[in-house]
Amino acid sequence: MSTSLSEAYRSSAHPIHLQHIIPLDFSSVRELPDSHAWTSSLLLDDKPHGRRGSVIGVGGPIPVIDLADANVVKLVGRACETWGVFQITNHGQPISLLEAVESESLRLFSLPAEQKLKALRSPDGATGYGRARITPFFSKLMWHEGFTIMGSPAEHAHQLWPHNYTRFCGVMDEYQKEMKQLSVRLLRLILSSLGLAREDLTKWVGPAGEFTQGATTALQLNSYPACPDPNRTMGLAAHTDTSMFTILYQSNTSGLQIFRDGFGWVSVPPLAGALIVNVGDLLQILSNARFPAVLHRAVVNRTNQRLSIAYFYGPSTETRIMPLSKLIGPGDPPLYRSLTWKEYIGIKAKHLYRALSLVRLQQLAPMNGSLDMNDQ
Ligand SMILES: O=C(O)CCC(=O)C(=O)O
Ligand SMILES: [Fe+2]
Repeated sequence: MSTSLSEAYRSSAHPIHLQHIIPLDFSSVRELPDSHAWTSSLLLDDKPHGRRGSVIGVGGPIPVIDLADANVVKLVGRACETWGVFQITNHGQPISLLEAVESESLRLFSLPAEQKLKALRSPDGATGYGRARITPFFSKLMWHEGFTIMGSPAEHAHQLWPHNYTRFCGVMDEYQKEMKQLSVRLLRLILSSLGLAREDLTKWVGPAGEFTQGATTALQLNSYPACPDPNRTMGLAAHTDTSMFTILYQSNTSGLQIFRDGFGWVSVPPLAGALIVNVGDLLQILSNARFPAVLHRAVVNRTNQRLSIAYFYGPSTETRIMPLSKLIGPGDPPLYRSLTWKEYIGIKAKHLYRALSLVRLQQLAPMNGSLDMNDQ
């Protein structure tokens, strides 16, 4: 499973050089180096087509959904349609597990730079330590280091801690197992909110369902060190996720911002014990653009290192993806062509912002940041 996802990334045509992979040794830097200094126009325009002057809101409006709410399906559908992001409570994940995944991530990123480099992602690989995958698309580097896990992290963990890697692996395995179960639950809610009947749900998310059998998942640990000049750099540049959806744990330091037309960049405030769900590209295709993938980015701050843990959920790489037939009718033509998930991952790896528009069949009216952005 994870091998085929790695293969999908490997076949991407973007030539990757080591400078796209090796993070800065942030512990030794006292000033923002030029390599990481984003010009003001780049910062404002990092959502390419630059909607200058966008306001940064204080995050109040992002929906918080109690998964035990009797109206949960409606609430999830509404949140996907409007914001493309929501926080969930009552999700069943013990706080001790969230804390453990955070503290193991901190233990990893606190290792000396030369130790972390032993687990460096290879130029054609998908897992291990390194910069954000979107790095080659930008002229400036991001104030970020990451570690990607697909399946068992044992091989890289062994390189980091030759004699003591089982704790890290145990926590990451457990977290991925729990996230997978939560993903299936979320998928049922999301598909129900699109009007799929019980028998359709079984087809897609039952024990042998098309979207659950052999799912491709990835766990991304992100670290954004405290930065001497946070307003002139970017933690993670604006992007949409190449997933059905992403479940993000951002701990207690703010930094995630999402873009919505009419609102500009809006912070998603940390909420103790909550998890964030982001709509990804695949859900935009399946929902025939009813649930647009949310454009988001991470900003950094002067005083605190920030960690976030992202779990990306998608179907098996061979799955054919296209707008759900239930949503197509005489007045609702399909907006995207049919393709395999693997093919889409390859297009995204090569074209980033243009990927969704490249698989689009019809012209769309701009709706949310991501659609607009993909028009460029
Ligand atoms: O750190 C964050 O809040 C966002 C991380 C993210 O967008 C990603 O890993 O794709
Ligand atoms: Fe993301």
